[in-house]
Amino acid sequence: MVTGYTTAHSDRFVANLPWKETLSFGHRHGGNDDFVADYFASTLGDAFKPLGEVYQAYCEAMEEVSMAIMAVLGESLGLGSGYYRDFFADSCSIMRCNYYPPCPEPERTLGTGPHCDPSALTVLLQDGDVHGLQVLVGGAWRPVRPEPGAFVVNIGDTFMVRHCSFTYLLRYPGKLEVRKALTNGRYKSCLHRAVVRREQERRSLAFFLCPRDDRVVRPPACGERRLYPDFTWADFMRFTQRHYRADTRTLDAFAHWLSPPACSGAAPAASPPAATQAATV
Ligand SMILES: O=C(O)CCC(=O)C(=O)O
Ligand SMILES: [Fe+2]
Repeated sequence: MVTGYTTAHSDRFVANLPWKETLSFGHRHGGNDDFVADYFASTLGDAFKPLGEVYQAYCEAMEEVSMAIMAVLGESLGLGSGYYRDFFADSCSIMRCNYYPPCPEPERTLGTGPHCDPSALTVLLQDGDVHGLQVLVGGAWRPVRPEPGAFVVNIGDTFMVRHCSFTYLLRYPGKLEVRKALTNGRYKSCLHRAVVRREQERRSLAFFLCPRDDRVVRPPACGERRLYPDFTWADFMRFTQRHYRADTRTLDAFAHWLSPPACSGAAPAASPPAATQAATV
């Protein structure tokens, strides 16, 4: 995971340069330590430890929120409410603070470029009433207006894989075409971006629920050709950090990169498929 301060991945873009600053850090699930608070103190100095404690508490609350959502998703998939609590029990999730300053030429920039979150789930707080988040629906960018006291919850690419696979096994064993249809179904990850404003600054807090680095994301054995090979979260992170996409095909590109041309378990390809620009975790 890449942590710390950045002027928002400006190297990833050739046009519409990103207009934001971010601070990212990890949060260890179920830890009895002060992982976040210690990170603030060790990287920014002891004076920042109290701020780190605030974020420590925020991350712990977000862990609970995301586990509650996962319990509902687990139930809806017939896996039971505890399934994902176990899967994510020893995870290290990522917390990101986004700051979008006012921009004199907003039409020439983007706060955050189009992307799907690679995480399993994202819980986003839009701070204040300045809207900027947009989601692609039916080929058009639609605003997701901030609601006081409400979070935006995004399905990430990693959950999409698990969802499709489990649903396939449980409901329609032996029917590959159904699994393909479900890839575009209820729990699909979504392409989103954030725009900036001429007069107003904007802030958002994103909590990315992620599996443990070496946790294998794997569908159950199903006897049909696999759409995605086994992979670890660390593999997927490495891929998304190097090859950014401004579309919904990150997983396909990743699967191809791992084992071209089908998911056969072969060694990763030397050159990835063409990728475009996007900001990811
Ligand atoms: O600032 C926002 O509303 C969105 C940020 C985002 O999508 C991200 O950090 O992944
Ligand atoms: Fe995002």
